[in-house]
Amino acid sequence: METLAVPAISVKGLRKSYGSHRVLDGIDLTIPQGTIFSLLGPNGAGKTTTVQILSTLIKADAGEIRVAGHDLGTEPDKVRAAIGVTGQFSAVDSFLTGEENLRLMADLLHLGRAEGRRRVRELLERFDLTDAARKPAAAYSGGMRRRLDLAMTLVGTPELIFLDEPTTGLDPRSRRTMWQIVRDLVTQDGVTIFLTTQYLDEADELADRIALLSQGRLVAEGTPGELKRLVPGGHLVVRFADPDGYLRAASHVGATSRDEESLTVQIPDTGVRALRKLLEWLDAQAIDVAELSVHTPDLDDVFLALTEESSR
Ligand SMILES: Nc1ncnc2c1ncn2[C@@H]1O[C@H](COP(=O)(O)OP(=O)(O)OP(=O)(O)O)[C@@H](O)[C@H]1O
Repeated sequence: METLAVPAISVKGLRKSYGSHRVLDGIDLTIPQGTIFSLLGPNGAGKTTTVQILSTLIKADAGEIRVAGHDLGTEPDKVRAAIGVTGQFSAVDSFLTGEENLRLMADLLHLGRAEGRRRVRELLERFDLTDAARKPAAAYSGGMRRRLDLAMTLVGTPELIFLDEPTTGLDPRSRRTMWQIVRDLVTQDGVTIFLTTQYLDEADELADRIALLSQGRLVAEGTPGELKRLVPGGHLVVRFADPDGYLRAASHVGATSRDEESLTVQIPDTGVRALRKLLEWLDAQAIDVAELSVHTPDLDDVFLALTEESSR
C-alpha cells in the first residue's frame, strides 16, 4: 500500500570519510514509519558510523538527510527529541537501582513528579522489572539490563529508536523476549526501529526490510524474502545407506557435489515435483536413503555471497 506519511528516515547521497578513508560512499535510504529496518554488514562496513550520523552524534560530509521529518543538518535538536538510542553505549548506571535509573531519565526529560512516577511504574511493569526495581542494576542479568536500557529510552516516548545489537550475548530465551518487546514497540506504540545486528536470523525474524552494507555502499536492499531470492542456495542433501546405492544414484541425479566418504550427494532444489520424482526413482531402484534434508537459502548465504562479490 502506498503511504503518504513522511518517512521516519530519508537519506540521499550520504557520504562520510575519515581522512582519505571513505567509510560511507553515497548511501540512499527510505524507511517508512512504524516499520523495522535492519542494517547489516561485515565488521568495519560503516554501520555504527551510519547510526552515529542519523542519531546526530557525528556529522556527515554530504547528503540530504531527514530523520522523523526534520532536517538533520539544520534541526538536530528536533531530531534528538524524536529519537532514542540504545545499545553499545548503554545509559544504565550500575550503581543505581532500575527504578532510580528510570527516575533519573524522567527528571532529565522534565516529565514532572507525578507524570514521571506514573511513567516509571508503567515501564517497570511493561518490561517485567517491577520485582527487581529496588535492586542495583549491577545485580541485573544481561537480559534485564537490556530491558532496563530500552525502558530508559522509552521514558521520552521516542518515535524512532536506534537499536544497536540488542541481543548480543543474551541466552535464547532472553533473545526471544527481547524480540517480542521490539515487535510490540512497533505494533502497539507505532515506533519505527532502526536495528543493527550481527545475527542474520535476528534480522530475518524482525525486519520488514534489510539493507546490506559493504565497503561503504548498500549492495542490496529488500524484504528478507527478496534478499534470499537473490542468491541460489536451495538444495537437497541425500545420504545413502551403502556405497553401491551411492554410486548408482550419484551418476543419475545430477549432483552438484558428492562426497564418497560420507556417501552424500548435494542436488539443486528444483521443487516438490522433482523431489517426488527423485524419491520414486530411488524407490524403484531399491536404493536405500539414510538421510534426506532440504536446505533453503538463508540470510547467511545472501550475506556471504553479496559481501564477497562487493569486496572483489
Ligand atoms: N573516529 C574514527 N576515525 C577514523 N576511522 C574511523 C572512525 N570511526 C570509524 N572509523 C573507520 O570507519 C570504518 C567503519 O566503521 P564502523 O564502526 O562504522 O563499522 P561497523 O560496520 O559498525 O563495524 P562493526 O561491525 O565492527 O561495529 C572502519 O574502517 C573504522 O575503522
